[in-house]
Amino acid sequence: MAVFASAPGKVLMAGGYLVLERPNAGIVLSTNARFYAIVKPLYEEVKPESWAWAWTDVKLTSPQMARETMYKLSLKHLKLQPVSSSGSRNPFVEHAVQYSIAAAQATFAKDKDALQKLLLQGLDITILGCNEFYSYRNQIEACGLPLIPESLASLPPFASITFNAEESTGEDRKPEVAKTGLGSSAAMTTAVVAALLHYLGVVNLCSLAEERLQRKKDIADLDVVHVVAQTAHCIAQGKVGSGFDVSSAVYGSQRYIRFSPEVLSSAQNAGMGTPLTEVIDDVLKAKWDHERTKFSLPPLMTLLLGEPGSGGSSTPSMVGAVKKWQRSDPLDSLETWRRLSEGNSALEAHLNTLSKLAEEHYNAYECIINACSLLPAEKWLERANEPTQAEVVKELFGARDAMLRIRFHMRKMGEAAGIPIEPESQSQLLDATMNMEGVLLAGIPGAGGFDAVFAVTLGDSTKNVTQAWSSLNVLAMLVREDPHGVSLENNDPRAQEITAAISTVQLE
Ligand SMILES: Nc1ncnc2c1ncn2[C@@H]1O[C@H](COP(=O)(O)OP(=O)(O)OP(=O)(O)O)[C@@H](O)[C@H]1O
Ligand SMILES: C[C@@](O)(CCOP(=O)(O)O)CC(=O)O
Repeated sequence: MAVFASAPGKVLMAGGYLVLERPNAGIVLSTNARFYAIVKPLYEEVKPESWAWAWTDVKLTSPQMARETMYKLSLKHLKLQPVSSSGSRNPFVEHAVQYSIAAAQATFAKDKDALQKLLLQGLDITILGCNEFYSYRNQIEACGLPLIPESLASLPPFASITFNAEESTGEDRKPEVAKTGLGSSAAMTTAVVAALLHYLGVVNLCSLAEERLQRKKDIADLDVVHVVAQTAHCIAQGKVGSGFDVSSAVYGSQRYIRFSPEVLSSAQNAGMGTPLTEVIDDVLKAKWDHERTKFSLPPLMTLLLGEPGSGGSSTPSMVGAVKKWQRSDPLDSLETWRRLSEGNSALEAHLNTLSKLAEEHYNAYECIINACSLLPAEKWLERANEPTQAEVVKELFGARDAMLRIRFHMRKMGEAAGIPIEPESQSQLLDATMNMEGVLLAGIPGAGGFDAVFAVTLGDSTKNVTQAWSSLNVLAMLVREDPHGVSLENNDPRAQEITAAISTVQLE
């Protein structure tokens, strides 16, 4: 039986860089851009003689990259050895496979037969990322289509991925794949881990529909998916990031405080001879101290993403530059971080107060948000007819001010560290966006740079903003906030998406 699982991409609205150090928090929104993993057996039958075999077969297919790799997996050491490949390797999926099987072996240590049989049938894994993870600007322009979301909607689902030109890729330049910055590696790793752990019987995940019916998730199962995915992601990346991307891929939108890096020390020392089953057992039992608090945008607010250029930027080198600046100028960097942290907390507090106001006085809230959605910010207060509405406007201004302060200090940090965290071209776009009717705030997500920018809009103002962006040569994406984390899918996502697709325009 095939298992289909999916995990969402993310937008780190506030907390970039700071979230790398406890106890700073990051505000992360998960999105409707999802990564899918399909796991099924490679062979129908297990040959009787295969019980003694020490190897099994794993096939990994990435149709969007036209890549297919066949591996031999040693069942003792859980090491994947490629035997044939039509492209470069995928360390995220390889580690996801190795650590998921290790977790299954650790779980079923006393009763290995069923697991052994499943593994000997081989694993056929297919991975698919929604178009929103990738930049299609160049193709849209090349096809002569307008820079509007409808052009993106006309692409076939799971379209081919374009690569950035070779001369522009590398350490300080663009990443290999033309990406939008939604965290494809974390969503991909999480989807593969979730599908495999469910397939192997380690966890029992449910679909979104089932989750709604039961009105609860099995958090213990999600915690296992989180630990295995986080471990595989860190080891594949070769560094321990803050982990907000994997956490949101598993649990959805949230306020996140990182785990102490020590929980991963056994995995970082793997390769020193400790069997992977023992390693993952240690990591699963470690004291995971990350904190996750409920957070999502207040009602009648929409997350919008706009692509000003294409191709994105490379995060690891930006983190390195910030760390270097912290070492070289401890006083100034500490002060900038303190102010950034204040700005992040203020933004979070204002948005939470707005959610509370909506809960307690929905009519007044709805009325003033809809009025503000038609006007630029300087006119908002004029439309407040009574004290609750004035309170809502005051909170809207609080959130805007906090965002402006965050942007100011992020720019300062970029200048001091010598990297383009909020480069001039992005500043101009963000200022113009914040002055548009119905825009609450706009910023650069995560580490900043040349990835897509985000805006939070009020009421029905989305259409106006996407049109205004189009005239500024910015492509509004189809990404929206979706607070759901990892889930099981009932069917092959390609079949679902194809029926849902509006039309299919073949890309060159
Ligand atoms: N559909 C896919 N099939 C196979 N590999 C993919 C697919 N999509 C992305 N990848 C691989 O996933 C990795 C993405 O990692 P990378 O760190 O560049 O991006 P990211 O996680 O999206 O980063 P960010 O958080 O900045 O968005 C790359 O190695 C890329 O080749
Ligand atoms: C710079 C950092 O704080 C955020 C990176 O975010 P993004 O991948 O640019 O969305 C790094 C991290 O949290 O791991």
